[in-house]
Order: sequence, then C-alpha cells, then structure tokens
Amino acid sequence: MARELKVGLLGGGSWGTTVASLVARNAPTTLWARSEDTVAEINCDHTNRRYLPDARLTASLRATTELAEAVGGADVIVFGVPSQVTRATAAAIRPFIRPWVPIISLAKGFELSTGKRMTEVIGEELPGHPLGVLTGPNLAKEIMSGLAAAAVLAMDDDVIVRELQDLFRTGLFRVYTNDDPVGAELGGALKNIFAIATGMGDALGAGVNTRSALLTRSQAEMMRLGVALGARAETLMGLAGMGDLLATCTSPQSRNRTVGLELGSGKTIEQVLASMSQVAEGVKSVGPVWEMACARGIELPIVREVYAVVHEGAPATSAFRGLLSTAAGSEAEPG
Ligand SMILES: NC(=O)C1=CN([C@@H]2O[C@H](COP(=O)(O)OP(=O)(O)OC[C@H]3O[C@@H](n4cnc5c(N)ncnc54)[C@H](O)[C@@H]3O)[C@@H](O)[C@H]2O)C=CC1
Ligand SMILES: O=C(CO)COP(=O)(O)O
Repeated sequence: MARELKVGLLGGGSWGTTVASLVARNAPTTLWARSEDTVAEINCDHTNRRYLPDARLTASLRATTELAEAVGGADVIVFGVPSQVTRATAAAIRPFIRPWVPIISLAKGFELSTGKRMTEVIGEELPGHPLGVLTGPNLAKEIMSGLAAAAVLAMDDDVIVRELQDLFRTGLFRVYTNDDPVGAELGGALKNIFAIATGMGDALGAGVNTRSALLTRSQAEMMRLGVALGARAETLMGLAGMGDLLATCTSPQSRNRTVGLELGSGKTIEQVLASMSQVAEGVKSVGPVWEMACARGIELPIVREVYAVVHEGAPATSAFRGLLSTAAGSEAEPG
C-alpha cells in the first residue's frame, strides 16, 4: 500500500531533507525547497551539505522549487518548514493540493501571533484534510549518520495512521502509532523551551544532579501545561514528551540547547540568533507558551525564567537564582 503513495514534502532544511530521504526509500518522494542551489544539489549530487554536511541522501529523492510539482500529484503531504512560516506555506499550496490527502506536520513550535499548534494552523488554511504529526527524539544528523531512532506518528484516524506508518519507517527508524496528536504535538514543541534552560544551566556549570533535577521538573511543567491544553499524560511520558526532552536537552546537536549554552555564556539573544543559520523553535515558542500558562493560572517556573532571559533581557545567572528562590513545597506542586 505504502509503495503506491506519492509523497510531497515541504522544506529543504535539516529535518525536512532527512525525512524526505527516509520516505524516499519507501515511496516516490518530491521535496520542495526554496533554494535553486539546494534543489540542484539534491537532484545531481544527492546531498544537502548546507544542512546535513556529511549525509548521502536516497538517490531516488527528487527536489523542486515548484510547489505545484511537489504537492499537485501527492497522495500525502508532509510539512517540514519552520513553525512561523507554516501558515504562509499552507496557504501557498492551497491551489495545488488535492482535497482529501492526509497532511503530516514535522514542526515543533507554536505560531507566535496566535499560540496555535501547527496542525491547528494547517487545518485552518487547508480544511478537510486528515492531519497528523511525526515527532519524537529525532536529531536529524544522528539519523542521517545511520544511528537507530524511534518516533511516533500521531493521528486521530486509526486506519490512516496505520497506512502511513509504513511510509515513514525504515530498518533503523522505528515508527510507533499514537492516537493523541494534540499531546504528541505539544510534547515536541514544549521540550524546546526546556532545552534552552538546560543549555543555560550547563553553561553556568550545572552538575549532573542539577541537570537531572532541571529535566525532571521540566517534565513536570510539560505535563502540567500539556494536560491543561488537551494532551494525554501518557503521551507526554512517551517518545513525544519525555523521550524528546531527554534527546534535546542532552545532545550537542540540539539547536535549542545551543541557544541556552550561548545565553549562559553571557551573549544576548540578538547575538545568539545572529550567529545561527538554523531554526531554534523554543526562542519564539516561549512567548505564547508563557502567555498560555499565565492565562490559565498555571505555574511554570522554568518557562518563566527562560522567557525572562529570551524576551526581557535578564541574564542567565538570574534565571538560576530565580529557580532556586522558588519555594520548594511538595514534589507534586510547582516549584
Ligand atoms: N533538525 C532536527 O533535528 C529536527 C527538527 N524538527 C523540526 O522541524 C522543523 C524544521 O526544522 P529544520 O529542518 O531542522 O530547520 P532548518 O533551520 O534546518 O531548516 C529550515 C528550512 O526552512 C526553510 N525556510 C525558512 N523560511 C522559509 C520560508 N519563509 N518559506 C519556506 N521555507 C523556509 C529554510 O530555507 C530551510 O530549508 C522545526 O520545527 C524543527 O523544530 C523536528 C525534529 C528534528
Ligand atoms: O527536535 C529535535 C530533536 O528531536 C531537534 O532539536 P533542536 O531543534 O533543538 O535541534
């Protein structure tokens, strides 16, 4: 079944290219990227050196700069562009996309202006499509270097999710199905904020005890807000939540953790962003997440401190002091 489906994937960065290369092993896949150079390189050399310097892509993967070519004949559409351009990209493909095709989102962020999840954004721009997310502890460069990884493909529709599972999985990329797309999407987006916090802590010389405490309390904050926003707790305890939190907070490859490390070393957020060529979703997501927590009266001390450093210019050292000054009550409570 999966081999008969044609896939159109939007976004030629690290993760879009990685997923396109995996899916191309199972089905005819066309990747849309903006850059003509990137498209030519993928088609001729089977590489995308700007984002994945050492990786060799599946030779059958085709790339194009034409949206119509990528999505017009596709049976499945995959969104791999950053969160803040997802709405515009969805609107741009509206004239070309067939009415019923499933859409899978890879992005791990919230829309800055609305606080919406990416499947909410895509659903508003492209109503009537079955929507899902592919998420989990999936650092692109590790996967392209041939190391094993696991992900969840989360959709409301039990039949479609099983059909699509075969499309994404390979021998080393294990794909589990999950019927809580809201929880899976929230886990992937929320963990980025905690990766910034962990990076700050590590730059300031946090020990393993401190980092473990920070990760555990991050998981508690993710659960508190995530469940309030409609996630199931068990999803946030799984690959999409705790799994991705561990990967992103501990990997030197994580862009969000790198942002935290740089902030912790004394740089301003403007200096950090000016030196980065890839997206770190947590920088933008922390604003809407903090607003959602405040609006609901949910205490998230770690999110509060990351927000203060990223958006209010507070030094990273004050985030550490802020967390220590939060009263430690029962473990079940915030703080
Ligand atoms: N890199 C990774 O290991 C993983 C990333 N993700 C998520 O995937 C999403 C995409 O991330 P990456 O591919 O890593 O980012 P990236 O920074 O490597 O690449 C971003 C891509 O988006 C393109 N882009 C930027 N602005 C655009 C616009 N206005 N219109 C169209 N395309 C535009 C860029 O040209 C580039 O090709 C993010 O939400 C990220 O959190 C999820 C899992 C793993
Ligand atoms: O989502 C990711 C790993 O699962 C990638 O994290 P970064 O965006 O921080 O690199």
